[in-house]
Amino acid sequence: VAPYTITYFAVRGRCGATRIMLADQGQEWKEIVVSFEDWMKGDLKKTCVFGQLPKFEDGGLTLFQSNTFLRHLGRKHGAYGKNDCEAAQIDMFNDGVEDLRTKYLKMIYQEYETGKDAYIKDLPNHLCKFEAVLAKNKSGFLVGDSISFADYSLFEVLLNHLVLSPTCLDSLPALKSFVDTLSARPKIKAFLDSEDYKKLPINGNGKQ
Ligand SMILES: N[C@@H](CCC(=O)N[C@@H](CSC(=S)NCCc1ccccc1)C(=O)NCC(=O)O)C(=O)O
Repeated sequence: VAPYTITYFAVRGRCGATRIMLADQGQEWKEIVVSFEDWMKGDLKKTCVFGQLPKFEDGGLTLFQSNTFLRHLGRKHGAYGKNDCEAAQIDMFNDGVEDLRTKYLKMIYQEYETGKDAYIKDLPNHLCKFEAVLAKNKSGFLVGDSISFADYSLFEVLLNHLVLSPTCLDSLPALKSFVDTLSARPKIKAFLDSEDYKKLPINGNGKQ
């Protein structure tokens, strides 16, 4: 029985990084897909701690908050650094990825038509911060010498930005190499090639 269950809408959205991490870590999981119609009835929403999805179950443990899923899986699968110092840096970079993801989602859901071009124009100012971190750390990961949940989070947000702006990494070689290296990891490659991944839209409003 797969210990992990994701309950979410039929989107990659805020579960993209978690699914990539689960796949790369060789884990299986169950997906419970909630339609917007069922969600609007309100019964499931009432049971959600913050009234929102995604929900993540690990056996009897029920979690909400997508970044919490990543940290939990990081602890369980040795992807949270080798000491508290590295763990703190991994938290810091994941928080930085969350800032970028939040800006992206605001543009996608609230100002796509009017704000997409300005967002893409401003994007290098945000991506250059992660470029500098990866250029400095010779391991090819954000922190230390092995992959962490923050790497999966950054990787997934970069994949989404490459759909929005296919040239956004052209002048950022460390990020380009990071995406190419993670994309080539056998379990990630298999997952990104799978129908389960390809059939889901990135976002819930058909914009990307
Ligand atoms: N901090 C939370 C945020 C969770 C969240 O925003 N959930 C959204 C869905 S995830 C997302 S990217 N929301 C953006 C817009 C959207 C709404 C509804 C469906 C799909 C996307 C949700 O449940 N909306 C429905 C509701 O609040 O009643 C997390 O990181 O998990």
